[in-house]
Amino acid sequence: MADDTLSRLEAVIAARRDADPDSSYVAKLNAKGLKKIAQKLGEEATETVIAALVEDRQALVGEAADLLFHLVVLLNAKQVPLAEVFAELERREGTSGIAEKASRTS
Ligand SMILES: N=c1c2ncn([C@@H]3O[C@H](COP(=O)(O)OP(=O)(O)OP(=O)(O)O)[C@@H](O)[C@H]3O)c2ncn1[C@@H]1O[C@H](COP(=O)(O)O)[C@@H](O)[C@H]1O
Repeated sequence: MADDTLSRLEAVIAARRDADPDSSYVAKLNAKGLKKIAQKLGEEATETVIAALVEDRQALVGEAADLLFHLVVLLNAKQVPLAEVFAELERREGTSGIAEKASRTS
């Protein structure tokens, strides 16, 4: 299940966070701080958009994986468990997007 893959990734990221930055990309990114993590997420989002517009399917898959990975790194750095995000998505299940937007602005 997709949730399982992301949850395993979350556990690996949590375990690697305080590793040696010379041997771990997750540790290297965390050592650089939240601003750098957020910047990387923004870059990966832009690369995903570009892939969707002008690159091939395989490039889009790769960029989407980079995007999800960096999103999980950011959530972990902010101590937001993926379970909380999944719960929010589940709460929205069955409601229309229009109704969901209205509930957030009222
Ligand atoms: N899924 C990923 C993953 N996806 C992308 N990346 C890294 O994200 C980086 C993004 O590429 P860029 O060229 O944009 O970045 P960069 O030039 O290396 O970095 P900057 O100099 O810009 O900071 C690359 O270094 C990729 O290797 C990942 N690094 C790690 N993981 C997972 O995290 C686990 C732990 O990794 P380590 O922390 O390295 O042990 C791995 O086993 C994987 O499961």
